[in-house]
Amino acid sequence: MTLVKICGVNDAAGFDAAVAAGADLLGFVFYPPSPRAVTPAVAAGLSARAEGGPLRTGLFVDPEDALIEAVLAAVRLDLIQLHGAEDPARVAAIKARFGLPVMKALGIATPGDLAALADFAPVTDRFLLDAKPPPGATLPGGNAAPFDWRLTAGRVIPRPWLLAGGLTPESVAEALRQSGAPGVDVSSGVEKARGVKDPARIAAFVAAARGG
Ligand SMILES: O=C(O)c1ccccc1N[C@@H]1O[C@H](COP(=O)(O)O)[C@@H](O)[C@H]1O
Repeated sequence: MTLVKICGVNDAAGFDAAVAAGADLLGFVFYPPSPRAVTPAVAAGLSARAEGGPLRTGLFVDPEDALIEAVLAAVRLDLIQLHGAEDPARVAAIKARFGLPVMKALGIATPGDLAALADFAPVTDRFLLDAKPPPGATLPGGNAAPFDWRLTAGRVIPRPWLLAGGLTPESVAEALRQSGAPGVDVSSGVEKARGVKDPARIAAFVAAARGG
C-alpha cells in the first residue's frame, strides 16, 4: 500500500483529518519561517489528540541540537526529517545523538541530483525526494513546486522513500504512476490557504494516493 505523509499539520482540524484518513505519517514543522511552523508545545497538544496513528515526524532545517532537544522534551517523535543542507556527517550525528530514524530530504531537478542518494544512503533511514525551491522561494520546501516525476522511474532508490513537491489530490495518482514512488508527502496541496490545512483535501489526497 502506498505510504502517505501529511506534512505541516498545525491545527486540530488538520490533525484529526490526517488521523481519520489513515495517513501513515504526519509532519510537524519546527522551522519558524514556515507558515506551518508549530512550537513544541503546540505539537505536543496536537499529538495528544490521538493514541498511536500516524508516525509523528519532526521536520527540521539545519537544526541546532538544542532545538531538537527542546522538541523531544515536549513531544514524542518517531522520525526526524532533515530538510536543509545537512551533509552526511551531520545526518549521522543527529541520528546517533537522538536515537531516532532519520529521513533526509533531497532536492531533485536533474538526473544528476540523484547521485547524492549514494552519499546519504549509509546514514539515513529514508529519503524524501522533493523539488528544488523555485526562484524567489524563501523556504527550502513546502513551495507547491513539482519536479519531473519521470526522473525516478525505474531507478533503484537505496532506502524507502517518499515523493514530494507540489502534489495534490488531483495529481497524486499520476505522480505515483510516473515516478514509481512507494509513498508520497504533501503539504501545500492539502491546504485551503497558505499554512491552513483543509480536512476535505486531506481525505481526498489519502484516498487518491491509495487508488480510491
Ligand atoms: O512545509 C513547509 O513549510 C516546509 C518548510 C521547510 C522545509 C520543508 C517544508 N515542507 C516539506 O516540503 C514538502 C513539499 O511541500 P509541498 O507539498 O510542495 O508544499 C512537504 O511534503 C514537506 O515535507
